[in-house]
Amino acid sequence: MNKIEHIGIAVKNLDASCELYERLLGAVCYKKENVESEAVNTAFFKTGGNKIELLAATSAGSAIAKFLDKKGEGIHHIAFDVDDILAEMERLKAEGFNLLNEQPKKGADNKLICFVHPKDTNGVLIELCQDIKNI
Ligand SMILES: CC[C@@H](C(=O)O)C(=O)SCCNC(=O)CCNC(=O)[C@H](O)C(C)(C)COP(=O)(O)OP(=O)(O)OC[C@H]1O[C@@H](n2cnc3c(N)ncnc32)[C@H](O)[C@@H]1OP(=O)(O)O
Ligand SMILES: [Co+2]
Repeated sequence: MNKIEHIGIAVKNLDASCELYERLLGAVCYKKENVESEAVNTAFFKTGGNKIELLAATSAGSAIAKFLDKKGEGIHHIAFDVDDILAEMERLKAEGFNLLNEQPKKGADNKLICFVHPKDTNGVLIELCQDIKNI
């Protein structure tokens, strides 16, 4: 795995949190994107070489809605950049990790993604990300 690609933060109100993070980071949100397959609206920030992904639920059944209900707003996942997501998925499976999707799926910001179950990773949801332009 390579560097942290982004940190995902679950929020209740995307517009209010966007305004808050603009003030906090002194940076403007560079992209907002709806990802229907994950039932989320996202907003992205770059600061000091780091990337923050704010996530708000668009339906009660979404992973973000369930997380907000159980734990409230806060860090939801850590995403790592990978060069070859299929190879990394195979490596992790061989190491005994449970992947939450069998095949890479389309994420936000032009990425292919896969999640590792937080029960296998000390309670932290891990996302793998491969840039679509590197395929
Ligand atoms: C925008 C697209 C994309 C990107 O491009 O970056 C994203 O980031 S999408 C982000 C949202 N999508 C996902 O999170 C998909 C992967 N997640 C899942 O498949 C599920 O959320 C889950 C992790 C399998 C949990 O689902 P489920 O078992 O149905 O939910 P429960 O509420 O019953 O939780 C069970 C258990 O897991 C704990 N949990 C849930 N989410 C997290 C989390 N983010 N981090 C740590 N732990 C988490 C939850 O607390 C429960 O624990 P116990 O109560 O101890 O059993
Ligand atoms: Co993410």
